Amino acid sequence: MTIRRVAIIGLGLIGGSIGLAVRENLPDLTTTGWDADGDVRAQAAARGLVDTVGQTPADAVRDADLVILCVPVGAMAAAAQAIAAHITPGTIVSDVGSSKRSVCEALGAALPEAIVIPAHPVAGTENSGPDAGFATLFRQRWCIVTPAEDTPQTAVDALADFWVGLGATVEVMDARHHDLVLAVTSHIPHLIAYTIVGTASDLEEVTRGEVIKYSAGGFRDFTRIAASNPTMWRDVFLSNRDAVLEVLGRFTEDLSLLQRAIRNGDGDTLFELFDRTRTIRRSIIDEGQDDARPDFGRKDH
Ligand SMILES: NC(=O)c1ccc[n+]([C@@H]2O[C@H](COP(=O)([O-])OP(=O)(O)OC[C@H]3O[C@@H](n4cnc5c(N)ncnc54)[C@H](O)[C@@H]3O)[C@@H](O)[C@H]2O)c1
Ligand SMILES: O=C(O)C(=O)C[C@]1(C(=O)O)C=C[C@@H](O)C=C1
Repeated sequence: MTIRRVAIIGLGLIGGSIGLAVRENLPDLTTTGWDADGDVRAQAAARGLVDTVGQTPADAVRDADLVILCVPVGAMAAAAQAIAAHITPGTIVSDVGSSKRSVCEALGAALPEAIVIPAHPVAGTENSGPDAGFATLFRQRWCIVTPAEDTPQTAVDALADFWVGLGATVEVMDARHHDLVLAVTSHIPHLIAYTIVGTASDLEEVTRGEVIKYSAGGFRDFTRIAASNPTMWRDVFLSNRDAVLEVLGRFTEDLSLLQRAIRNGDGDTLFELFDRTRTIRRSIIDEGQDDARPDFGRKDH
């Protein structure tokens, strides 16, 4: 299967970055796009995120070999329904949603004639919207693809080649396992950041001014994550409920152990954990799991 024409539905951070990355890395491909928000369409056209911004979903997906849905997880079903009547049977329809099980179900139900191959580029920032995208976002990052067992291998290979063309490394995974792994590595960390920033701003004894003034190191990193797109993250937690609750249960137990160690003055328990987690951080950096942000991965970061 050859991909020549790619339609991007949703022209925010991820959709826009795909459009820019295609132009930079796969210049023989044609890109079209559509977004439900007229202001976003105008901004996407002004920035040249895709070759042509359609006025309707039908304009964007007509003759596409690959359609990528780049909308919040909770809007995937609506986006799929909007294109269903306008794609040629056998078109590959993929997505970039941060959770996969609910998206697999929604796309499968809405697009029975398409070849549905859900995917998740594990790359992003706290920013969103059509101004936030950049062409190097996917370089040296993973893209996890979660095809059904009966998906034609030629279509999976074509989608994988597309992502490799944008600079990513592709891994195939079962959707349920994806949701558990990402609950640990992405969803719960975001929940923790949202919680601590909310808690800090609610403390009566510490003023908001002091929180801002003294947020130099660790807390500042949490505020970056806690500035992430509220719509996107609301949808992630609602759609990946089971895996998030399972991991949150384990996390809460571990937090209680630390609470007890602090209360009991048990320095060994604290030191052992902190020593172990420092090793994990160093191995992530040493394995070169770098990203496009210029300061990511600096040993002092
Ligand atoms: N932001 C990240 O770090 C990141 C990383 C990887 C994957 N993702 C996933 O990518 C997807 C998009 O996230 P984003 O960060 O690009 O968000 P974004 O807010 O920057 O862009 C989403 C766009 O989708 C549009 N949209 C919403 N509903 C629509 C619909 N029904 N039809 C057409 N357009 C619609 C919005 O107007 C918006 O422009 C989400 O599913 C998210 O889980 C995000
Ligand atoms: O780097 C960030 O700002 C991100 O939050 C990116 C991040 C992540 O948690 O790693 C966020 C959500 C995605 O689905 C994939 C990537």
